[in-house]
Amino acid sequence: MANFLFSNTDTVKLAEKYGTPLYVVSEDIIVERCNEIKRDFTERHKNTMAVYASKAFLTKEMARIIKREGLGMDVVSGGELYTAIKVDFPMEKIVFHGNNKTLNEIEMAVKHNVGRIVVDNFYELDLLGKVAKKYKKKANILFRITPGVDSHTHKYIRTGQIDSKFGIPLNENIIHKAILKAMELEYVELKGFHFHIGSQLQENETHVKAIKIIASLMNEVKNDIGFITKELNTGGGYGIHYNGNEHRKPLRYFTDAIMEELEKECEKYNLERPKVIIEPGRWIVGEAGITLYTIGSIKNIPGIRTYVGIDGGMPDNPRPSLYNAKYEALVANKMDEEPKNIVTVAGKCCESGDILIWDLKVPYIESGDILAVLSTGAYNYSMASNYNRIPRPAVVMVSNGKDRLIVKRETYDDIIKNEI
Ligand SMILES: Cc1ncc(COP(=O)(O)O)c(C=O)c1O
Ligand SMILES: N[C@@H](CCCC[NH3+])C(=O)O
Repeated sequence: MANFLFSNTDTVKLAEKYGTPLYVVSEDIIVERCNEIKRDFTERHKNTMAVYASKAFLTKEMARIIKREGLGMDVVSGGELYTAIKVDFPMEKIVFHGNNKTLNEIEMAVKHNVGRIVVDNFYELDLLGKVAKKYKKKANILFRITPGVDSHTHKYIRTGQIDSKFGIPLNENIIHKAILKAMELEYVELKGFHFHIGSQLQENETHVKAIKIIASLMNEVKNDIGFITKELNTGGGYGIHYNGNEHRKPLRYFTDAIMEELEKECEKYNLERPKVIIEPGRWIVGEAGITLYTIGSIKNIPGIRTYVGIDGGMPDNPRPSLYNAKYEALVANKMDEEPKNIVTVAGKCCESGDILIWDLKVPYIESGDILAVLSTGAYNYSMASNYNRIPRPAVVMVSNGKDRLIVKRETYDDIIKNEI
């Protein structure tokens, strides 16, 4: 019987060894993506930097891999920053985001000298000015700008439109005021701008539109108030393959378009091209992860549907119920059997909406079979919950036939450990 191999590792044996549900992450794929980024972006264009958006998937081991591969890291909370600190991640390569950073988080970032703080609003600029002064530490910042472009993606993961909770709106008066305020702050240095327009994007056109808009802003603030943009962080958002009509494009599909447009616009306005930063998350880790489940109950409603119950669901992967996300999956222990039946893969939560895959073509399926859901590397482990008091699965890293545990499976005692 043929089993599904992932990074040359037998997934059925992994399920036996570590139990299910189980997140399996391929170090080989992560390294392959990092190499593509270095070859096709940071080494191809001078004055650039690539940072991994750690909200997609972060553990200490992941931070160590990103550190070893030489990328920087985008963090969006004290918890993500703490993880980076714990593995001695070079703080100058950290970009700290967030639309409502707390005082504690700002203090943590300033004290640890993080490379860039992306300031989202006036409240934060004020707070940061005070904190940096208190500790007599210089904070290098970028302003997050909402460029007013609409990306074609699920509305919950669209962030570029003017009506967004993120960033400073593209309004001349507001931006001028923010720049002048930053210039007054003794311990704050404004380096430039940032935009992030959405996630799981299939086309590069929204990035190109945003570049045009930001270049025009760069020109305007240079002429009006003498501010020179030294850095431009263009965010992430590059899509991956989940099912039939969604694909991962080569990095250059996005980055060449960004660089070409920026060079062109800078030439037009006679501006020096700023340092360009990219922040992919999903593109690096999404296809590097799979989740293994054991099939339990099988319920056939004659003439209507067959529900196949798995030992996980929305607590380990909330994306289908949140975004109506679609996934592909395989029966890992029956790779040589032809898929011929359509089933619905149901999670074990007390929610009718906890359906992982509505229509999946599978071979003859039995209780005890192992289901491998693909492309679960991004925004699964990082968004997992303990809903219904279900412990979070373990995470195993695989690389060329070898496996190692990087996160232990939670226990029931872990679930109640903070309860008084
Ligand atoms: C500021 C910022 N940068 C980078 C990312 C990474 O996004 P993605 O995983 O889609 O590449 C996000 C999340 O969408 C983000 O909000
Ligand atoms: N969590 C979202 C992406 C959000 C991106 C964060 N800015 C997803 O799973 O698609």
